Amino acid sequence: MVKILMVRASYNPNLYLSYAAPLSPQKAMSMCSSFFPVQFGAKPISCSPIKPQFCVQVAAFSSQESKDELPTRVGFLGLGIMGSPMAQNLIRAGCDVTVWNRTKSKCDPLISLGAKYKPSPEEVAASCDITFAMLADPESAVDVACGKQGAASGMSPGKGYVDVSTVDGPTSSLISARIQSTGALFLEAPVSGSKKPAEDGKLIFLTAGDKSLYETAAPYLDLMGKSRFYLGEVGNGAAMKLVVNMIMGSMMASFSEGLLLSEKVGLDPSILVEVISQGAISAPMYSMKGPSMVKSLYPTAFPLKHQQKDLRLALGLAESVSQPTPVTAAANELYKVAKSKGLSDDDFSAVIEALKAKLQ
Ligand SMILES: NC(=O)C1=CN([C@@H]2O[C@H](COP(=O)(O)OP(=O)(O)OC[C@H]3O[C@@H](n4cnc5c(N)ncnc54)[C@H](OP(=O)(O)O)[C@@H]3O)[C@@H](O)[C@H]2O)C=CC1
Ligand SMILES: O=CCCC(=O)O
Repeated sequence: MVKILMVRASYNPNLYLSYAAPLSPQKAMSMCSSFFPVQFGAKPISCSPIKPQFCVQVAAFSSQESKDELPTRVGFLGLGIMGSPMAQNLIRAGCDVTVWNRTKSKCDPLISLGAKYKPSPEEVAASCDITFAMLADPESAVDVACGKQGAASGMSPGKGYVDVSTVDGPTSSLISARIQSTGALFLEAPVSGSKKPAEDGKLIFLTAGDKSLYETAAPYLDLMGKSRFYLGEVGNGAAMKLVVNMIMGSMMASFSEGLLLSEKVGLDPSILVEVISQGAISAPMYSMKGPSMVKSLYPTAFPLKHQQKDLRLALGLAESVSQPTPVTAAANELYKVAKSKGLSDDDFSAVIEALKAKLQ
């Protein structure tokens, strides 16, 4: 038996507390593999904090039985801003990952980390037990799942398809029906959290669909996320995600108005950001994006075109149940203006530029 001792020291008490909680084998392994990337397949045999006064954590790992620990072959389709770090976390944790992306070059960094490659979603699905998909929008999610050489063509009983893209309920139901027609299982699992949480394995999964697939997928969701919600039937995860992003899009539009108004009346918008951060409307989003917005910088974490897509889909959801959403409708118009100004691929905080536009 080969034992690997991992020692992680930190003098940050918060960090210690989070690590002191019982770790799942996958989480522990994920942490271990970031220190020992070549030890794929190592199985944690114990994980315990010691010397709390120095916030030191020790995990002992064994290479025995490694094949029993993560036997599943995992596919990952869509390696954009979110998909790449998510797949990377699976690879770093020792999973057997096969990737595909429309633009093949985005597969290369993952292949260098140990991923396998297949030239179509169909071939990925055929060679894997569980396939995750992280695609731009409803059209691409349907195309990759149900189109020619799509994942469904490679699915069969015993396999599972987990769509983590942000789409609307009807799209998710359509994909679910096509996947289930092959005898395979379907789970929708859109995520809350952006580029950095994806890199840090701290996403929030909003899942719905087949419960047994949810349970099978859980260890993999835990490698990519900090929490997961199971919300029942297909469509509920999509709806929860759209409501969250509907609120976020309106918050950002309102924040943009406040920054510009403060400046116009002679206040320093940087101080506004500071004031907000200490009060009841404090939100990590304002503290993270505000300082760049004041400098008219919008480094992309969440592309503006995707935020507008989510507002559009949320408005459709509201329409389907006759729920008035006038604030969201107004915010959506601003994002549309920002898109027309060529800001689609900037961060969604660039919506502030729409308010700087001269009235036509
Ligand atoms: N960025 C964020 O903060 C978050 C995003 N999301 C959601 O996650 C999803 C992905 O977002 P993100 O990674 O940021 O987006 P990106 O735009 O970075 O990536 C989109 C992915 O979809 C692929 N794609 C687009 N169109 C097609 C098509 N027609 N056929 C096949 N593949 C296609 C792209 O392939 P290619 O590389 O070839 O262009 C790429 O892999 C979206 O639904 C978004 O709303 C959810 C939470 C946070
Ligand atoms: O869909 C994108 C969500 C971005 C976030 O939650 O920060």
